[in-house]
Amino acid sequence: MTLHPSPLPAEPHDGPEPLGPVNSALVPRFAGPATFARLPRLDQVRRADVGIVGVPFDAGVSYRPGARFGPAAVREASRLLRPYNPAQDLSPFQAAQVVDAGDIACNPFDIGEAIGTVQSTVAQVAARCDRVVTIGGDHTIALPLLREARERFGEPLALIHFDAHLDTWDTYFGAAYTHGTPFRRAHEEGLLAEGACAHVGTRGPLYGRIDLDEDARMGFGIVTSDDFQSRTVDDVAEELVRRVGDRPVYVSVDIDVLDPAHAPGTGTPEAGGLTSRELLGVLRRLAAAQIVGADVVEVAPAYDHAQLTAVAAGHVVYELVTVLAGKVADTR
Ligand SMILES: N=C(N)NCCCC(=O)O
Ligand SMILES: [Zn+2]
Ligand SMILES: [Zn+2]
Repeated sequence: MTLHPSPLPAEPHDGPEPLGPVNSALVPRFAGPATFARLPRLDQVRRADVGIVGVPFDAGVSYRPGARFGPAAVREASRLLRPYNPAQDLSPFQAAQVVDAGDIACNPFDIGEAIGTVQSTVAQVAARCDRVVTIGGDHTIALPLLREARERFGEPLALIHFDAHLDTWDTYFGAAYTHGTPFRRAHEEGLLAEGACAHVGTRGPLYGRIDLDEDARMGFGIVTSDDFQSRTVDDVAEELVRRVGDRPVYVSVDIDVLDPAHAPGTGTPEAGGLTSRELLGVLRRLAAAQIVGADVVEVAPAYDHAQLTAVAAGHVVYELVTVLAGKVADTR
């Protein structure tokens, strides 16, 4: 029995045109299993330009748990995404072969082992997908993702980090690998290009002024959430593009960069955040930089309402995928 009006090829798709998402005019978008934006799975194609991979891991959190359910929630909320992105004037799934590469099965009881699994599995995914976008999972996973990207691209990466938090703290309860520490570890390990990294959207109480001093000593620039009161999205994006220059850029989006009104479903919410319009606006303008990889983390659906957070995260992934697909289209 065939329930799929456009049956999947028996062999992995190898045509000249990318294999696109399930046609929502033929199969209602609420039917069938959820892949991101109803895209094909990695095993349904021979290779891909962009692979979207889930990391259902949240053993690194300091407050409310639940980001392990983030990838599934974002996929579910992404069913409504349509194939043409007017804001970037591109049909990303036509410009590039984009696939859902599934979830990385990492140990929920052993952070060290999980970090190793994320790095090695993303490397395997990257062998078949030129660019990888990851859906988390808590922010701990940015460290193995940066380690893998540093190795693959052969040089330290510029970083644009959207977050309410700095995530350059040292340890929690003596633990070095947590969701509050990935960018300090990345800095220590030489994964980041000096002077080419910035936090965007930070706000809220810190442990002390020393948090900011140490962060500045590590060379991060900061555009705070408050800065969006006086600066335009264009202006902020322009500064970020200038800061990263022509280096390979990794973009890490902690969904708690959004105001809790826009993204309540997250583990460490802070009042006074960005609107989703501001975040999406900056991301689109990063098409002017050499983005090579990205993650969207900290979606914890247990605290979400009406899929607000998962929908926002889905759109964030969509904009990032569009930026990456545009770069593929430019090289064809
Ligand atoms: N990476 C995220 N979302 N949060 C870090 C929270 C650090 C803290 O508990 O103080
Ligand atoms: Zn955060
Ligand atoms: Zn974070």
